[in-house]
Amino acid sequence: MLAIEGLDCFYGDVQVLRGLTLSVAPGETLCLTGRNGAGKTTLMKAIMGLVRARAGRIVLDGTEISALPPDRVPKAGVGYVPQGRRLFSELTVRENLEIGLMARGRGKPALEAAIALFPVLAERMGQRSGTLSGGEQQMLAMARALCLEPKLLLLDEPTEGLMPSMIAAIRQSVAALKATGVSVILVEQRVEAVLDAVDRVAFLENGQLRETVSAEAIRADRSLIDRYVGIGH
Ligand SMILES: Nc1ncnc2c1ncn2[C@@H]1O[C@H](COP(=O)(O)OP(=O)(O)OP(=O)(O)O)[C@@H](O)[C@H]1O
Repeated sequence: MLAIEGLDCFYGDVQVLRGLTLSVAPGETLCLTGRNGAGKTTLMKAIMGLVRARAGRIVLDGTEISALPPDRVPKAGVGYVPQGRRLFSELTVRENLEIGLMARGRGKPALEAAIALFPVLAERMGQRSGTLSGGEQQMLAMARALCLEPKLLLLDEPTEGLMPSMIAAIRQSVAALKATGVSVILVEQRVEAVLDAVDRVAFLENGQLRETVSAEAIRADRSLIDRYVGIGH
């Protein structure tokens, strides 16, 4: 459903993505990992059209999204939860979700389906989002992106800054996303924390895709993680 072919991206003269080729199947959850500065966030931005491709292309279900202006990419079916979540902290949970609905979506049924995945939000619809825990904020950001009924959802470091118990909740949320049939690219340095919720892991190094390995193969040989991401992650 998503095909990235020979993608080159630059910031000024500095090349950050180099001939990157990667595909994601319908309903697949892919973990994208690599060291700091490998180019993970840049790839998310390139898919969203926020960083332009200098060579190569990105195709979603037959539409060349890398040729679209950035505001058309969400309408083509890509949802994005950036690093840091970008919620409106003064607004309530309900108001944040309604902003998600304004951009596209079927309205109430989309909102109800999104909340059904995150029951904790249903209990907190009137609460200001800035007062939610970090994990709850991440769930709200995911639910808001789902209100657009994307075919592909990009999650950039959803476990960043969270306590272990909340990381487990995010892992469960990612597993729940799978049941909706949406394809997911999850940027994550802590591969172990999400391994049980993903199908494949793509290792990015210095702007190039080193290898793509099934979660099953990593469970059988965890040293693969250290080889590509380094000890300590
Ligand atoms: N706006 C920018 N202008 C210039 N260089 C940038 C810009 N954003 C990122 N870079 C550089 O591009 C490279 C890739 O950055 P990117 O944020 O994609 O990496 P990352 O793998 O997401 O890293 P991290 O895990 O630290 O978030 C880095 O060397 C970074 O310094």
